[in-house]
Amino acid sequence: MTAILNLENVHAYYGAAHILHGLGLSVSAGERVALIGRNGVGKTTVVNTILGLAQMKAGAVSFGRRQISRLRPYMAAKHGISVVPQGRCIVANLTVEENLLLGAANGRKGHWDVPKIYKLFPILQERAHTPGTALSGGQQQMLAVGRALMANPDLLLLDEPTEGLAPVIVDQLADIFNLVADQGTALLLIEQNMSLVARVAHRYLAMSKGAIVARGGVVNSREGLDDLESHVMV
Ligand SMILES: Nc1ncnc2c1ncn2[C@@H]1O[C@H](COP(=O)(O)OP(=O)(O)OP(=O)(O)O)[C@@H](O)[C@H]1O
Repeated sequence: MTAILNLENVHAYYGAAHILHGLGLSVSAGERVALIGRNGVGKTTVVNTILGLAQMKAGAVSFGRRQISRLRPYMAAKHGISVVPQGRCIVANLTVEENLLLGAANGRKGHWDVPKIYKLFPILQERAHTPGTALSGGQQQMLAVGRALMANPDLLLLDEPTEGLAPVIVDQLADIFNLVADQGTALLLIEQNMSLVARVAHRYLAMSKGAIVARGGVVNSREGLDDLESHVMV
């Protein structure tokens, strides 16, 4: 399989704080990869480095055939990378529909448009003209996923997308992530809920102290879950 995302020997910083220590990873076209590890090991910093939000002082990031080591964050969608950020980042003074349209602003043409997102999440159509931040937590997460899909990405970065959500919403999102991946979009899923990881990802990368320390296939069984959980236990 061809790697679409490749990070090699990445050293990333916030100011003087050295967070990623020679991290390497790759994701192939259409692949479903989970990035797991305890709180604070640097998972979000991987996303921030890909998006050009953390300072990379050594190493390389490429997407497709393009070096994106000096990516401007607003250019990511144009290159085919979308993010569902931790905490959702719904824009408060925009309606649900305006938040969705924001996702398409720098994006590409493709399968996803507003009617298709409404078909995926009918509640967003019902609340189309409501301020985005007036939605419940689960609905806001649907909006964040819908907004990311509006850019028609080749790679979707999901940063703890089920944090704080009720199990019924987590189940619904798992089905949606699988559907999106079935249509060919690669997923890099950062997640603390290992049952969700087991339902969605085919492969995992485990982080500790700013580097990848273990990797393997994901098996959706009791033993598979124990293996995944061993990498996130405090
Ligand atoms: N803007 C920042 N400035 C300085 N340090 C930061 C900043 N953001 C995060 N850090 C630090 O970088 C380290 C890695 O944080 P990061 O958010 O990447 O971890 P994480 O694995 O995603 O954890 P979590 O699961 O808690 O989100 C932590 O020690 C954190 O305190």
